Amino acid sequence: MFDTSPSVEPAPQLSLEDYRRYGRQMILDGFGLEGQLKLHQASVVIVGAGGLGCPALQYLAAAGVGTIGVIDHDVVEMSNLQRQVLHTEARVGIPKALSAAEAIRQLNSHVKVNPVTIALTAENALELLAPYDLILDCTDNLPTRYLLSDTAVQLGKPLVSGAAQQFEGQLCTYNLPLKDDCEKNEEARRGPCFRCLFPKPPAPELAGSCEELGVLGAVTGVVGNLQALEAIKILTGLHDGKPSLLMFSALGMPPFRSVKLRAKRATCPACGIEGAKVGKIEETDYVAFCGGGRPDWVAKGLVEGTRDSRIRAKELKSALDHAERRPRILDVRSRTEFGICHIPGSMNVPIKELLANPSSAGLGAGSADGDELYVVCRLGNDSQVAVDAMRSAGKTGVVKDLVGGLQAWAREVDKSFPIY
Ligand SMILES: Nc1ncnc2c1ncn2[C@@H]1O[C@H](COP(=O)(O)OP(=O)(O)OP(=O)(O)O)[C@@H](O)[C@H]1O
Ligand SMILES: [Zn+2]
Repeated sequence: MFDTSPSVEPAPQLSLEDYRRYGRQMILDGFGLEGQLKLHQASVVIVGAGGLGCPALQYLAAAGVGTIGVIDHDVVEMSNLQRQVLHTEARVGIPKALSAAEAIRQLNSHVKVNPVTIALTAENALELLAPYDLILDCTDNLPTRYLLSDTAVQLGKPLVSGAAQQFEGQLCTYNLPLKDDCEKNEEARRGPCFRCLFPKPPAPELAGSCEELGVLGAVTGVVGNLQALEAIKILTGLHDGKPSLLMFSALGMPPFRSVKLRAKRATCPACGIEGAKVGKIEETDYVAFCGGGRPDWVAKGLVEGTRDSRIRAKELKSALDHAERRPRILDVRSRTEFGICHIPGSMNVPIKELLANPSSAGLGAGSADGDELYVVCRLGNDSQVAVDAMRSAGKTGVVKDLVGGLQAWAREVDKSFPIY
């Protein structure tokens, strides 16, 4: 008797629609049907649905990654739309993870999206990231970067990390599976982790945010796209398995530079061959490790004991309206920001120049040393630094900084003053 049952063929996993949809990438050498199936079966989690996360999500979803997790605790704001291209005017106020998930569903309804609207923390990181094959770091702060790196090492997953600020960007994949198979030890067959490169975090004041320093949307677009590309290369086997750090400078020539990374550090406390020395992730205080967060009282209210060196927006307005001799306002933002908007009659000495010579700051033409002086900036951080420096340099009399900066001025005093 002949066996007439059909030979056992693997069930086709792509629909006819999929062939049409993904054909342009499937015909690429080295990609093929196999590459598309790998993407379909893959799961990627994106932490941060902001400037980097949006373009990364968009290209991963469009390329047909089967399952995508989106973790972000923040809500969409108008100031995000300049670069966070999955969000829309209609979704301002909605959690970013939900807004991004909605955009992905509209782009590719076959992708399974798992939005998470809480922050990734030391307590939940292992659980939230464990179900995924690959992690994208699209966040904007050091504690989360260390947390993600330690978690990726512990879970044995590649971490594609992006960063962008002003005109510059960086891309690096940590814990990358190496293609060099001469190494026998499984641990040694991974590239370095974030701690290997940056064992100690930089001082918090050196790590500015996009809110403070600015960023061009197309720059986050470049880096976010590179993260998606890197993920696709790793998932489909197109990656050369050689860890490198790519630096992008929109104004540079050439705009891209890349350095090959050394092997992981044997003494790395997270991934070193000599054994992990970092404590349990759940019990680690990443914010403290990075020097503590920015004090959140800075823009939110007066601190006990500093009342005599700070003024609220409404009090400043009344001082300007009623004082016999109009108080002077010293604006310590950059000249570019001063050019965007300022309180009429204010002087501009950018914080860097002021710190270089704090004793002469605030003495514009026609002013006397005893005049009241109010120092302003955008958010109320640099103005405090300026007042401290001026006082330490011997400045006496009334010298106060505006709590909450010009944003507070716009909210509380002059609704026509631009918030940016
Ligand atoms: N631990 C974390 N868990 C989840 N999401 C995070 C975490 N840390 C940062 N993020 C998110 O990463 C994203 C970073 O993106 P980006 O810096 O472009 O946005 P932003 O913080 O809204 O910008 P801006 O600084 O202009 O307000 C933010 O949406 C932020 O909420
Ligand atoms: Zn390491």
